[in-house]
Amino acid sequence: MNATARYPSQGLPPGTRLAEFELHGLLGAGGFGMVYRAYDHSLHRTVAIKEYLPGGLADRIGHAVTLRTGADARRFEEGLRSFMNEARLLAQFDHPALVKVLRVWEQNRTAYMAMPLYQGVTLKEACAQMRAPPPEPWLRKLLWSVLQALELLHRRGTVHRDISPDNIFLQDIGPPVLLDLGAARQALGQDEPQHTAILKVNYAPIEQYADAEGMRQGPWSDVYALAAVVYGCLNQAPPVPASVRVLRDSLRPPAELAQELHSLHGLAYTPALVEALTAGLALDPERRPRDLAAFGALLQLQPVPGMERFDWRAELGPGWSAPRRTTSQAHQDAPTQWQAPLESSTVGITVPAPAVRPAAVPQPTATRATRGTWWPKAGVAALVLGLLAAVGIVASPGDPPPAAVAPAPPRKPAKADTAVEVAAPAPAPAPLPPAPMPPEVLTPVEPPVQPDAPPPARRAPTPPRALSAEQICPDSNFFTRPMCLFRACQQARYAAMPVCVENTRRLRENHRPDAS
Ligand SMILES: Nc1ncnc2c1ncn2[C@@H]1O[C@H](COP(=O)(O)OP(=O)(O)OP(=O)(O)O)[C@@H](O)[C@H]1O
Repeated sequence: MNATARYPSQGLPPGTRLAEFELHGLLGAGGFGMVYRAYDHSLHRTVAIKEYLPGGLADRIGHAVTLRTGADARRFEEGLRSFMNEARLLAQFDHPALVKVLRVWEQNRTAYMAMPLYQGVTLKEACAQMRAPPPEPWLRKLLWSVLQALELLHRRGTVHRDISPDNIFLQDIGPPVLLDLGAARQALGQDEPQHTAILKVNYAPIEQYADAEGMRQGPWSDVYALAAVVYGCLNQAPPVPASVRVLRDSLRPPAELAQELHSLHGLAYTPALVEALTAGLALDPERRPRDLAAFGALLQLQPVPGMERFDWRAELGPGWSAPRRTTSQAHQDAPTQWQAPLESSTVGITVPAPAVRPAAVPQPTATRATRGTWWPKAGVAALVLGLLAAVGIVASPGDPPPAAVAPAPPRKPAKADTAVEVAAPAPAPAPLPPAPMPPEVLTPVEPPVQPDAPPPARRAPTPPRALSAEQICPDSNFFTRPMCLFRACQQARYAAMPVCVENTRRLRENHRPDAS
């Protein structure tokens, strides 16, 4: 076995057979798994297959997944069980806005789930490519779909806790789909004796940082994340993390943002939307809509018929300018190279488990932001969390800088959102009451005519030039840099740089993975 085959950044090669499926290419990779395009030889259809592969814990030797160190065995197993349980839970639902799981099984010392292969892009990709903010009717269609999917989960007593723009998939035609529940991600954070959960900090409400009496997680936590997703797309930058807002709330109020979008783009957003976003983004869980029904009522959300024909690009109108190549086209082409695509960065901070650890989800009983510069990334997040919960810092993947970006986009390019690993207890879901959406009046807003603008920025390959560890991980610190560098060096654009070659050499010398 050659050394390079040990690294999980390598997807399984095309042609690999997994049960009745044959892998055709890599669609995406997160910190916890890889997603492949595959052909189902039994039912003669194309599918997507997600592989459980937590990058921090496991390597690949041949096709099999192996732990880097035996000490992680329990953590890996917990994540695996959660991955399987999430698949089984999702398989019970049949809703067009919730990812459908076709099959789940164990193989190669890990687990796989097969899903329909959706054609489209994530909301994160779509928002980054928009020429103008999405008009309100468009947002309402998005919200309607996601609320429907979330409501199903809430009715089953499951709070999602991981809603973010990269978990919402915009099909070329059809309703937006909620992709996953991030169960493995959350289970991996429940290691004893320190309970950690890996958060996407820009979208996670404050109660997800550390569950405490009076600040429990519940449907209101998903309301925060959903409001943050909409706010982030309008703002073209993710909202300030709740952990930072607690100390100094620099989140620009949605009303101000709406005003600016009106004057800049001529777009009108109704008071109902603005008020719902304001309430949904309240730091204090008590001041947020307590469930989706309350959020829907504030929004004055009305059922949207015909979502099966929703063409999100067409409905953006002049706000969308088709890039040369859509992700779905990319999905359809079998890749010739098997490298891990760009990962969303993560920052790991372990916080001691709080004294109070609720066993179940309970029943419900600003100033102007400095746009583009407020993102505190690892350092500030670590500081804030340290103040909040007397943290202990562990290995922390940081936030490598984005690839070179093509000439100035018509809108400010989206900031990369970041995940942070923080303490959180392991809340067990409790039954939630059904929350029917009240039939309210949808306030129509005419999509304005957009002035001609140049096509949106497209990520271009970074020219190969030698960067230092500090340049690759500018926002990392002494503690977080090693993991940041490790992650960055798994990306094709950095792999050949001297600092990565040296880093990889040292890692191989110092760290031989378990070949169990
Ligand atoms: N069923 C699908 N059809 C098409 N593409 C998909 C499908 N599932 C996932 N993808 C693609 O793969 C990418 C990674 O998927 P997903 O977010 O589920 O992975 P993950 O490892 O769970 O990531 P996360 O870090 O969010 O937990 C998605 O962003 C999407 O582009």
